[in-house]
Amino acid sequence: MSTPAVILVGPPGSGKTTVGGLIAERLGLELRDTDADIERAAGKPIPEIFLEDGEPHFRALEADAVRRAVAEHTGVLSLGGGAVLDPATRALLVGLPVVFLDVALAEAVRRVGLDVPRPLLAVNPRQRWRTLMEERRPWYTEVARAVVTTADRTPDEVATAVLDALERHPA
Ligand SMILES: Nc1ncnc2c1ncn2[C@@H]1O[C@H](COP(=O)(O)OP(=O)(O)OP(=O)(O)O)[C@@H](O)[C@H]1O
Ligand SMILES: O=C(O)C1=C[C@@H](O)[C@@H](O)[C@H](O)C1
Ligand SMILES: [Mg+2]
Repeated sequence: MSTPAVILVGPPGSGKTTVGGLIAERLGLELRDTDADIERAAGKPIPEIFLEDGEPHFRALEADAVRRAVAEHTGVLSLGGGAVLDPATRALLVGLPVVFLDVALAEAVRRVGLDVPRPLLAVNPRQRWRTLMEERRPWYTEVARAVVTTADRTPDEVATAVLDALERHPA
């Protein structure tokens, strides 16, 4: 079975899409993003899925989208920020070249703001951010072959650090 060359996980604002794009460019590969896959399949944006169908439905679509992308995609894969909440998804990621892009709460808020249309941050965003980061950190760490800090690094420097980390930690 062929699997992605690089899989990026991390909270919103960690840089999965930005850094994923840079890595894909350098390796001459495609970038695939499970959030985009879900939106395409559902025919509506993620905030609308949350609002109209609820978070559990979104998580089921997400688990399915990750399973499909891991089986099909051989380029760079960026997962939604909450994909690691699902135990089957975590099991699927074991042994794959997964990198956790780590970002501190204050920096993530600086990057994506408090008022962007991210459904989970709709109510009491600062507190939600804190809870979300604390609750997920162990899952991001568990699935990752390497952790790359993004603090004080440009997206280009983060891309280099991801590729270096994967070279140091081959399968
Ligand atoms: N290392 C970095 N330094 C400074 N800004 C960054 C860095 N990485 C990403 N950014 C900026 O942070 C914002 C969010 O980045 P991006 O959309 O890539 O995050 P994401 O992890 O894909 O978020 P989401 O989970 O919401 O899809 C963008 O404006 C991007 O330019
Ligand atoms: O952190 C999360 O739970 C989410 C992050 C985004 O990538 C989207 O998958 C969605 O907005 C949920
Ligand atoms: Mg993204």
